[in-house]
Amino acid sequence: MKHYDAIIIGFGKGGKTLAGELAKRGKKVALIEKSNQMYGGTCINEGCIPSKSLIVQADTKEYLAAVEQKENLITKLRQKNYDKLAQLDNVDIIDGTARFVDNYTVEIDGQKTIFADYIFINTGSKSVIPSIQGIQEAKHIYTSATIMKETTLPKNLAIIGGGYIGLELASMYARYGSQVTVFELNERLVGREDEDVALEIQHILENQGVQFKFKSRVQEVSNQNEKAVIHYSQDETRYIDRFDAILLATGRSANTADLGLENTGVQMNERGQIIVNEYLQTDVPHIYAMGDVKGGLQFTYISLDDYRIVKDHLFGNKTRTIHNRGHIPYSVFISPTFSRIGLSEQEATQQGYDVKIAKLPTAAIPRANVDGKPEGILKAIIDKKTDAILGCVLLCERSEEMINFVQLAMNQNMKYQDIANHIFTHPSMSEALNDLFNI
Ligand SMILES: Cc1cc2nc3c(=O)[nH]c(=O)nc-3n(C[C@H](O)[C@H](O)[C@H](O)COP(=O)(O)OP(=O)(O)OC[C@H]3O[C@@H](n4cnc5c(N)ncnc54)[C@H](O)[C@@H]3O)c2cc1C
Ligand SMILES: NC(=O)c1ccc[n+]([C@@H]2O[C@H](COP(=O)([O-])OP(=O)(O)OC[C@H]3O[C@@H](n4cnc5c(N)ncnc54)[C@H](O)[C@@H]3O)[C@@H](O)[C@H]2O)c1
Repeated sequence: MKHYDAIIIGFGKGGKTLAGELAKRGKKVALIEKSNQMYGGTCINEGCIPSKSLIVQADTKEYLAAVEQKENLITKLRQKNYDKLAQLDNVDIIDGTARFVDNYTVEIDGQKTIFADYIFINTGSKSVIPSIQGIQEAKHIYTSATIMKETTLPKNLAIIGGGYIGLELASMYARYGSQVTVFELNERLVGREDEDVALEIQHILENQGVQFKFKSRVQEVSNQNEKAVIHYSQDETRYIDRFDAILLATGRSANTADLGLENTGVQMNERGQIIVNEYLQTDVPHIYAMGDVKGGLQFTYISLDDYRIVKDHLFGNKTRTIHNRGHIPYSVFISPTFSRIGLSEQEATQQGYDVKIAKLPTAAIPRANVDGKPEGILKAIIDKKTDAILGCVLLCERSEEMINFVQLAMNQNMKYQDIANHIFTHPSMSEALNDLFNI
């Protein structure tokens, strides 16, 4: 049985970065990945990169050409990710599904067994398949991973779930020309955002042709003449609609089922996510978990920051933890992009802050007009007592870049006046922050 200094299970962002770091420090590393189509992990092969590639091409390309370009891109990136680690003498990339035998030993595809002093679980997450009658047998049912591989644009697309994935793909498919209907259990979109923001997002997507069915519960899916049929209820009334394809976007669950964790001391919560302490150690101190598999925020940059925490815990002064990451923004790549950081107005009020609210329509930004993209709003939540920035929402083109500036300001404890008086280039989208914070 071969011994390694470290075994990393899963080729995700945190794990692959850690593999390179450990190898650089002279450690012998085994990186186990269950699919040779997943080198580089979800982000590169099934998540961020393919979705953003299709999204940015939506206004300029036919669907098939865009899918081909996306496939070329991810094939290139997958190979690059593989080569980067495979070329290192200290790293063995092992193809196969890893399963724990005990706290130190891992079996690959039930055949090869290896052991290590440290083990890092970075197995990510997968689409939840909701318990809807017929869902396992019906045809034309997709997850985000499978639908983006299809070369034919669905003329009529149903999306079950109006969260991040649902909205990004609704906006994208609508812009390629699909007739998109989103079925959402809740009475409105993005429940954790303020109502004015959620309504603005809804309005923008409706203008792109997306239809929403709120408070709708899908009870059954079936097939009829090559169509996928959705049986759903709204306010006790039952309806039936037919589509070319149904996309399931009802959340993602941790990939822990086939890890054999019952053979270890690693504990999971009721949602099957691995329980970790602030340094990402599981209940077995030499086994760590990084990225989506431990629950919490599911973003590539969180998995990367998990790597930084683990590195600091192993080789640094152990000051980085999951509690001192600073404010974490996120962006949803509808068109225009929706970005958010910190507290919403509602959350700030519930937490007892006396708030000042600043709002600016995107149409007031010179650059947005130059670009012909005037839809959206910007909103800032300020603490009246301290002038601190509590939160910010940017619903405008390039907000995925702008929000990082607001993040830096918040992490540096700047006052809102610092942004109001900052010199930005012109004509840029960022200069809108001068006006937004000029209250
Ligand atoms: C459609 C979509 C769009 C997204 N867009 C964004 C975005 O724009 N920005 C953003 O930050 N995040 C986005 N995300 C989320 C992001 O992709 C994830 O948060 C991130 O990839 C999680 O990385 P990870 O390190 O946890 O592991 P992953 O990248 O998920 O890697 C886990 C790897 O482990 C392998 N594996 C699983 N079980 C085993 C096993 N037993 N043995 C061996 N290997 C195993 C898997 O095959 C996989 O390759 C998106 C996700 C989706 C689905
Ligand atoms: N831009 C980004 O960074 C980005 C993009 C896409 C995904 N992601 C990551 O992927 C994760 C998963 O995304 P997601 O959209 O699948 O999950 P989500 O949790 O964001 O949204 C799921 C939605 O489905 C609804 N829902 C659940 N069950 C339902 C049912 N049976 N019928 C109808 N509606 C139902 C929920 O009310 C919710 O609105 C996100 O949390 C995010 O971290 C990130």
